[in-house]
Amino acid sequence: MSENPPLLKLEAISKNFGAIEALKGVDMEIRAGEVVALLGDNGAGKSTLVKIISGGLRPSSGRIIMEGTPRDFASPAEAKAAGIETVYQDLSLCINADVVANFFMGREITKRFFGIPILQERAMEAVVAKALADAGTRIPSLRTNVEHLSGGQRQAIELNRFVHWGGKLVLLDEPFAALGVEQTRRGLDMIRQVVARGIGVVIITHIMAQAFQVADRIIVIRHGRVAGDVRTDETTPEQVIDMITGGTLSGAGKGRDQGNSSPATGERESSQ
Ligand SMILES: Nc1ncnc2c1ncn2[C@@H]1O[C@H](COP(=O)(O)OP(=O)(O)OP(=O)(O)O)[C@@H](O)[C@H]1O
Repeated sequence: MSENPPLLKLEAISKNFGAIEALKGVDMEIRAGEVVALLGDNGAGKSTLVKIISGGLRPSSGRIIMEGTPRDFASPAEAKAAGIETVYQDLSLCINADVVANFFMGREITKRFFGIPILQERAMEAVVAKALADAGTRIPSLRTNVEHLSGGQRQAIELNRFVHWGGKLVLLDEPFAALGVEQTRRGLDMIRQVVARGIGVVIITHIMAQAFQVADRIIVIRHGRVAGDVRTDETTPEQVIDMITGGTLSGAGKGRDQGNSSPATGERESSQ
């Protein structure tokens, strides 16, 4: 296999808010074609980390290295220009515009007639139809206003748009919080489809089952540090719960091999 540098590498990232040390020396890597689930208790530092990656916050210290090059994003717009974006459900779509308009948003195809730019609706429609078809996403009509689409369909549009315009790393913060069971399942499938196209995905979720279903790797943040960085096929929900809680829920934190009667497994996290 090639020795490409990771899509994103964080080195000793720390973040202080006054006296609060939200992150304390976080190291991690995310590779293209990989889904990483970020888990951790409330206040562990997940959102702070995601904001640092996506340019919403600057670290107090540490380095962000993207594809081998150190980066210092001063704003979400700068991170976005580099191909890193947080997709917040619904927030980035214009509800009273149709699918095609949302897909292009600021990148419309126009032709000039006597100096006046004219939208090339047919050409734009064809681009969107192909992008969605390639991703296996079905939307009844591309001319439907987004307000009439389901939460899952909206997510599909956002993710496909991200990939289509050259996005490299997408950050999803609790992307299925408002979705039902079936839509969530489709959303998880869709994440696997977009990641197969060579992007990286970081998903924050409180639902353990989702992490195991969609992620290649789970990174646990606890009290601002990386408490675990494991492949999902080499760990168990019990072990991950131990990492999240510091081993306080399943005994002394030593008996991870047994996975016997960990009380928390799946309960707190069980999907709807
Ligand atoms: N803007 C801020 N000013 C001061 N403290 C902050 C700020 N943002 C986060 N913190 C603190 O930093 C710590 C980490 O918070 P963060 O929101 O990153 O955790 P989280 O893991 O995302 O939690 P949750 O799952 O509850 O969203 C917390 O102690 C929080 O109170």
